[in-house]
Amino acid sequence: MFNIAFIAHDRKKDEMVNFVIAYENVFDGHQLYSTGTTGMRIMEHTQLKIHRYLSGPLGGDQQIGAMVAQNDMDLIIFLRDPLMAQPHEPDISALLRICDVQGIPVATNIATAEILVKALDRGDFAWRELVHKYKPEAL
Ligand SMILES: O=C(CO)COP(=O)(O)O
Repeated sequence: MFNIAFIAHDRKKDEMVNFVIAYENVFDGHQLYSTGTTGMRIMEHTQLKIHRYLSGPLGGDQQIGAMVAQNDMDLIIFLRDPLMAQPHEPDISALLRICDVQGIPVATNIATAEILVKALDRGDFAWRELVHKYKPEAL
């Protein structure tokens, strides 16, 4: 079981909902997280249970980033809107940065998301189990 986060900007939310519907069977059984509105939309259209953090502009990206900083997040699907400025751009950059610090798989478009979810389905994320197992107590 892995920790997976869904985040989508407003003009990408329909795409996210359709994506999660398509792979609901793969996500089922994992521990799922999201920013506020994204998670609400996904739960309206699937049977999945998602732990919703705050909405992105109110700090949700930072809350997910805190999990990444502690190496507790295994996969992030973050459908960003590359054509619209966001008021919380610094939070978005910080989340992507901390993913790179920890080496966390993060998809920022649907094509990459699809490849990662297929990798998840066939067991390519097993190395993350080792990360969890050998994580220092202090973290
Ligand atoms: O703004 C977001 C990510 O940066 C997403 O937040 P919501 O899911 O609350 O719309």
